[in-house]
Amino acid sequence: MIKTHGLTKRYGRTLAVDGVDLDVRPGDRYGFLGPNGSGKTTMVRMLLGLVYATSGEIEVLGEPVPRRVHRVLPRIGALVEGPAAYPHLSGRRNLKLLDAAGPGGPRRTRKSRVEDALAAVGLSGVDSRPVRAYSLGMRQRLGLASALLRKPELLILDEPTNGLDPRGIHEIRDLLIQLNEAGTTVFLSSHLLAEVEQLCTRVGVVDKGKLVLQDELTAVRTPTGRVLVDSPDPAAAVALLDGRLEHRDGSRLVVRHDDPAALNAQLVGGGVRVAGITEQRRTLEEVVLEVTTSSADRIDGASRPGAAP
Ligand SMILES: Nc1ncnc2c1ncn2[C@@H]1O[C@H](COP(=O)(O)OP(=O)(O)OP(=O)(O)O)[C@@H](O)[C@H]1O
Repeated sequence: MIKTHGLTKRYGRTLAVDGVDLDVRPGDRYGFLGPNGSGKTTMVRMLLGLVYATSGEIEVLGEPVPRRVHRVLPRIGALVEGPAAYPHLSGRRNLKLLDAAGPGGPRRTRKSRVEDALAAVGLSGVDSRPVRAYSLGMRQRLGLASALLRKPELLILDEPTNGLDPRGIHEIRDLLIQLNEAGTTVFLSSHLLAEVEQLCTRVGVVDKGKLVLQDELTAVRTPTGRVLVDSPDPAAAVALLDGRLEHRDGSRLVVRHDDPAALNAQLVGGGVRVAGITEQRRTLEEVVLEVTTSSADRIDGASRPGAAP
C-alpha cells in the first residue's frame, strides 16, 4: 500500500527524515508514532507529493510518488495538519465544492455523498454557520469528512484526533476501525502512545527522523513471562504457587509463569477459584522507551524556568 526506500528529507542542516523504509500493508491500521519534531508531518507530506524528498523512493498504491501522484490522489483520502476549507462557507457547502472539483461521481448523487461523509464524522446535524465559527474539533471532523468523500482505499491522516475532546477521539477511533473493517487501509501519524495502542494493528516508531521500530502491535507487545491472576481465594492461591508469586494486590496476583492455561489448571485442580487469568504483555510505552533516545523537544521546552508557557 505504502512503501518507501531510504526516504530522506533535509531542510538545510536539519535531517527531518533519515533513510526511512516504510512498509504499510493492505488492511493495516498503521500508527506512525513519534514525538513532536521527529519528522512525521514531513513524512506524510512526502507521501502525498506535497514535499519533495532529498533522496529515496516512495510507492503508494503501487505507483511512484511524486511522479504518478495524480493517479494516486483520487484513490486516497488525506488529512494533513490544519485542514483547509473556505472559512466563509458552511461545512456542507465546502464538501459540495470539493466533490464538484474532483472525480467524485455524478452530480445527482452529490448530496447523498456529502451527507454520508458528514454523518460518518458526526457532523450531520451541523447548521449553515460558516467554517470560521467552527471549533478546532469540528474543523478536524470536517477535514476527515473531506478525506472520506471519495470512499478511499487508503486514508493518510496526520494527527487526526488533534483538537478533539475525549468523546470525539473515541468516535473517530470507532469510525476508523469501522472503515478499516470495511476494507480501507489506514495510515495515521500520532504522538500519542495510547491512541496508537488502542487503534492500530501495526506500528512504526520514528525517532529523530529514523524509523527505529516497525512491526505488528501483537509482535511488539511481547509476553513478560508473568501471568495476572484474579482469584477470590488469594491466600489459597499463594500457598499453591510455590514461591512464584511476584506481587499481590488484594485478589490480584502477579505470578512468574509463561503458560496461563497450565497455571489455571493447576490452581483450579488445587481447589482455587479463578475469576480471571491473562498473560502479561509489555505495553507499547515500555517498548517505545526502549527503542527511542530521550526526546529533546518532547515537552521540556515549555517547562524550562522562565520559558513562555
Ligand atoms: N519547511 C521546513 N523548513 C525547515 N525545517 C523544517 C520544515 N518543516 C519541518 N522542519 C524541521 O524538520 C523536523 C521535523 O519536523 P516535522 O514537522 O516533520 O515533525 P513532526 O514529527 O511532524 O512534528 P510535529 O508533531 O510537531 O508536527 C523539525 O526539526 C522541523 O523543525
